[in-house]
This record gives sequence, C-alpha cells and structure tokens, in this order.
Amino acid sequence: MTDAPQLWMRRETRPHERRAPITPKDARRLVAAGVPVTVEDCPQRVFPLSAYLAAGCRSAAPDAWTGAPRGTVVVGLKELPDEPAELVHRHVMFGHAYKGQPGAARLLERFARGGGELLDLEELTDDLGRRLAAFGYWAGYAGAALAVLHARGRLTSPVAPTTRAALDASLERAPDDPEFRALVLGALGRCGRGACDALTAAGVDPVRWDLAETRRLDRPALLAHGLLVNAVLSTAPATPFLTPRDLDAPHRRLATICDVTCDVGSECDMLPIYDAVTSWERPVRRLLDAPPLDLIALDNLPSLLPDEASVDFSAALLPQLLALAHGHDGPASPWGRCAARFHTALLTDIDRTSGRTGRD
Ligand SMILES: NC(=O)c1ccc[n+]([C@@H]2O[C@H](COP(=O)([O-])OP(=O)(O)OC[C@H]3O[C@@H](n4cnc5c(N)ncnc54)[C@H](O)[C@@H]3O)[C@@H](O)[C@H]2O)c1
Repeated sequence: MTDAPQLWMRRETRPHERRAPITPKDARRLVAAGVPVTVEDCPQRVFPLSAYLAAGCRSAAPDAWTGAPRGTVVVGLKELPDEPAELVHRHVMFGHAYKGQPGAARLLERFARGGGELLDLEELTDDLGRRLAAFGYWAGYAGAALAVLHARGRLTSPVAPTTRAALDASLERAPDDPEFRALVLGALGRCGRGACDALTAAGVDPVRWDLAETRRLDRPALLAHGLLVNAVLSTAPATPFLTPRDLDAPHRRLATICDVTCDVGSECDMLPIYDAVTSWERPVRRLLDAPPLDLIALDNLPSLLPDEASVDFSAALLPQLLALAHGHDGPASPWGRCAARFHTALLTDIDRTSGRTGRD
C-alpha cells in the first residue's frame, strides 16, 4: 500500500483560478487507498488547505513541487510557472501543448530537457475516445447563464467566481423580463446539457440542436432565435454555422451569442464572426449595432463556478488517479495513451536543436 507514488497537488498560477483538480473529499479517498497526497498552499483555491489536512494530506508551500522526489506525480489544472527550465516529474494537467498553441513548444522542451512526462487531461480518454474528466457541464451552465443575464439587461461586469445557488437566484425571471427564444447548438454534449439546464433554470425552454439538426442547417431558423449558445465540439473544418454576411439578414432576431466553444482563430471555428475572446473584465463585445448583436466568448467559463466545477471534475478524475497511483498506466490504458500522445508530440512537434515547433 505504501509504495504508491505520491500525488502532489500544486497551486494554480492564474490569479482568478479558484478550481482544484482534487477536492478534500476525494483527497481523503486517495489517502484511504494508500496514496500519499501533498497539497500546496494556494490562497485563492475554493477549498481551504485545512480541509485537505483534515483529510490526511500533507501540506507544502506554493511551487514546492519543484523539489519533490522524482517519482512524484504533480497534479494541477493550468499553466506551470515559468521555472524550472527542466521538468523532471510526471505532470497531470491541461498542457494545451499539442495544437501549436502559444507556449506549446517551450513547455514540451522543458519536459524534453528534464526527462519528465506530460499526462494531458484532455487526452485522458476511454477506449472509445471519450474524455474521462472534463469541465464542460459547468462551462455551458455558466455561459448560458451570462447570456440570459445580458439579454435581460442584468449582467454586470467584471464577472467573478460565484456559486450555482447565487447564479440561479440571479436567473429568476422578473415580470418585465423580455421574451426571447433560445437555441443551444451541441445540446447533447457536456457543455450543451449545462447550457440547457441553465436556460431552464432561467425560465427559458431552449431549442436543442445537435448533429442531426445541423446536418442540413436552416440558417434563417437559427437567426430567428434571440439568444444562441454554441457548445459544439468541432474536430475538423466544416461549413460554419454563421459568417459575417449571414448577420446582415433582414430577418435576424439573434441579439446575444455565447460561444462556449471558443474555437476563435482555429480552422475548426464554426462561428468565424469575431476574432478575439472576451474577458471577465469586459465579458460582452458588441459585434453589430443595428440591430444589436452582442457576443460573450469567455474561454475560462468553469472558473466562474469553482466549487461545482471542481466537485464534478474531481469525482471523474478520482478513479483515474487511483489507477495511476496503483500502476495501471500500461500502453492500452487511458494514462498509457496520454503518455504515448506526449512522446509522439516530443518527436513531431519539437525540433530540439533549434527549439522551434514543427509547425513554424
Ligand atoms: N469556454 C470554456 O470555458 C469551455 C470549457 C469547457 C469546454 N469548452 C469547449 O466546448 C466545446 C464542447 O465541449 P464538450 O465537453 O461539451 O464536448 P462534448 O463532446 O461533450 O459535446 C459536443 C457536442 O457537440 C455536438 N456536435 C459536434 N458537431 C456538431 C455540429 N456540427 N452540429 C451540432 N452539434 C454538433 C456533438 O454531437 C456533441 O453532442 C469544446 O470545444 C470544448 O473545448 C469550452
């Protein structure tokens, strides 16, 4: 029992990031299963360090993982700090390192230099390729909620982390709220289901479109909805749902879009009608004036509901962490596939002598 490698939950570097990949409740289950868990202090984390200590975890100072024993598995969500230049551990995290994203090559180089391994959570899939741990539901919930609040003239900025209870209270319908029809694209997916549930909580019965309904896209019908939530997962270039020209249609009722997918700039973008995401400080951007069309495109929506998002994610990740800690990381396992993807990226994406990406 005691030789399971230590899991080390690091602090998150982004100041707004309050989520945690492991909740205190799930940390307790890991410890009970013989997996030592160390938790770094992270003042903005939604769960206090004391709750992890009560669960049997050890504590560590922020970024102390850099000095952890080599066999340690470091668990986090988003970016690592810029140092050290050599990464010697196995890191479970969202690396955003396989699609030529900014910083991708540098991150891979750091692993290459140190001999560590990136186990990217986006690559953690079952035998059918379905993601095993994802934040989608609460992303969709938060995105659709913001869109409704904006459409009702009640969205204040900056937006900030909240709870589902507080969000639901703000979604309660007032007698003078405007009526509009809402459409969710990708309604059967994780984000789409969350979006539909938020709309329902707001007293709006959403129209739900998924693959079957968009195969022959009825664009006039799409534009007849006042509010649109795009929550599709696109994996290959396809005909966009909307282009700038479609927005000039005289029958357009569409006034608020929340693009949960946020594929802006990618060749898979199904809503190439804008060129930059929005921010917590300015969540809404006006795309057109007459009639108005406003866009919400936040790429970190689950961070707005850090408690709910963490609880959901951690519950999905727990069995996988138990498997990893108990050595179930062979080539045919989910972690084995993550490792294989990483080693392929090392071979194909980095020209180690020049330190440039293969895509340059
Ligand atoms: N903005 C954020 O903060 C945030 C957070 C999490 C996920 N996301 C993104 O949201 C997207 C959806 O993620 P998910 O976890 O819900 O994926 P998912 O795989 O659970 O669901 C995607 C859904 O889209 C549907 N779909 C795919 N192509 C379609 C099309 N052409 N027409 C209609 N429906 C289509 C699929 O059938 C599926 O039901 C991803 O791109 C993901 O990266 C964004």
